[in-house]
Amino acid sequence: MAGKTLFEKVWEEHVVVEEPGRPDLLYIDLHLVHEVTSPQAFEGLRLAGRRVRRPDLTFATMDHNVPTTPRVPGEALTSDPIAARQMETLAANCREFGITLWDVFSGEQGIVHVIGPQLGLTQPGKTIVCGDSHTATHGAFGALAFGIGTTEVEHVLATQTLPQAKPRTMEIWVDGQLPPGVAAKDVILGIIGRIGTDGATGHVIEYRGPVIRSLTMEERMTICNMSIEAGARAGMIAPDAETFAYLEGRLYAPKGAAFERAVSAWEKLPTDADARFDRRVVIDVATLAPQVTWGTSPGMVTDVTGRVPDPDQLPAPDARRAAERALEYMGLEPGTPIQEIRLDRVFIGSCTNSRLEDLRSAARVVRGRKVAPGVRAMVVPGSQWVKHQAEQEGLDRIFKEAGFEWRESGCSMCLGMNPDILQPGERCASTSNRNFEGRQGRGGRTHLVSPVMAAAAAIHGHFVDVREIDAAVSA
Ligand SMILES: CC(C)[C@H](C(=O)O)[C@@H](O)C(=O)O
Ligand code: SF4
Repeated sequence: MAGKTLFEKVWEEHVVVEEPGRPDLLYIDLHLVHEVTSPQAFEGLRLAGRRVRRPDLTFATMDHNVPTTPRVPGEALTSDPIAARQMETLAANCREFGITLWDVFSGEQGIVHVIGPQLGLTQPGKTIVCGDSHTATHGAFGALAFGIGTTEVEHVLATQTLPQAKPRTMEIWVDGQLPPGVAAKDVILGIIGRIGTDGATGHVIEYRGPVIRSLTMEERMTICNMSIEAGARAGMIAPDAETFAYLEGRLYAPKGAAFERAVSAWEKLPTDADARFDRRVVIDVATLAPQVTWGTSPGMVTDVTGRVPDPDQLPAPDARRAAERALEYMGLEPGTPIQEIRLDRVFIGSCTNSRLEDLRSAARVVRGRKVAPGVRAMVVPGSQWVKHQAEQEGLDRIFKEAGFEWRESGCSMCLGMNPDILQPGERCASTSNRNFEGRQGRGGRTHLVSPVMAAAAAIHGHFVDVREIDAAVSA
């Protein structure tokens, strides 16, 4: 019998009911909850007179619609009645159903996909769900983590299980060595540019190969985070010594002998040498350049040294029309060098790139320089913990002295659900994961880039090739 993939091992370990012709029923080890996709789920439970089956496996935070301006206890947090109601409702639901909540005043508050790993809740081999499409982030630890809809949130709250059709498997082998100045974000943007936004539909991706093994946990999270932008159900990376070292000592990680036992079990998770994937893609990053999106989907991406494409030169009529429409929305002319695109705003944040290493790398570019006149730039740490750590290291001073705004944690300008939005027509270099029309505010124009590319763009007022501006950024 052929060996098993990481995904198959985790899946099989969690099937509680298997019937021919029906989706498997999976046991869920960790359920993360945020304010936007949970209110109706809790309401459903109440109407049915049910309790939460495992409040001890369910954790909640507020992230999407929290303002990122200073938080003063006792003062109204937001003037937006919908946001206020969602936050109050989450707090009331967590009290009623006995669920741990990290609210805006908690030192653990942050973007749900940043705090799960940080608290050690995210662990290899677990099944993890959240009513949020970027749940794949947690797959960086060798967990099977995927986003679910609000009715599924209710199902998991009530039963701690979820019916799921088994996805197919896809291996993305990342070969070569990452060149200086080229980040994990460029790797995933490059992959999506190559396979397309539906390139992994129906599949769970396992990212493998020497480049993946060389990445830190935070870089692995950046890659897994955007699996959904390639259409995948989830993205996973096999756990290794890097994973175990990251987890050891974290609040919810097993301790002492229990940790040793957990590591022995986690070591058995990686894909067997003779396992087979349904599909296989090989990407070599040796010549990969920093990436910049020019359109309104993450697959509309090119090298920083490239130009805005000419739709007329695209062979497929569908792609041509999509590119034409995207360029119109983006206010860009075909053939424009990417480095001539001028920016109004820069956003460093989101569950893709708001962790400590992201802020450190951006700060290395910013140190001793100034944000270009006319550019408004902001840094939004992914969690209160990240913010605190960054302040301990003096990163906040580097950003503020350069003219960046330094904010409280949340999803912020990743999506227009809170006061941090673009004005119509404004153009933004953003470290987030989606550049859809209106994503950062109606009429706003988003270019996805890595943290160092965003930092360099803030300083110059237009995109620049971060490999050329300073040897320090390559460190
Ligand atoms: C609001 C939420 C449901 C949504 C998601 O599922 O991803 C958001 O986090 C996003 O990134 O678009
Ligand atoms: S930071 Fe952005 S992508 Fe991540 S959960 Fe929040 S809104 Fe979604």
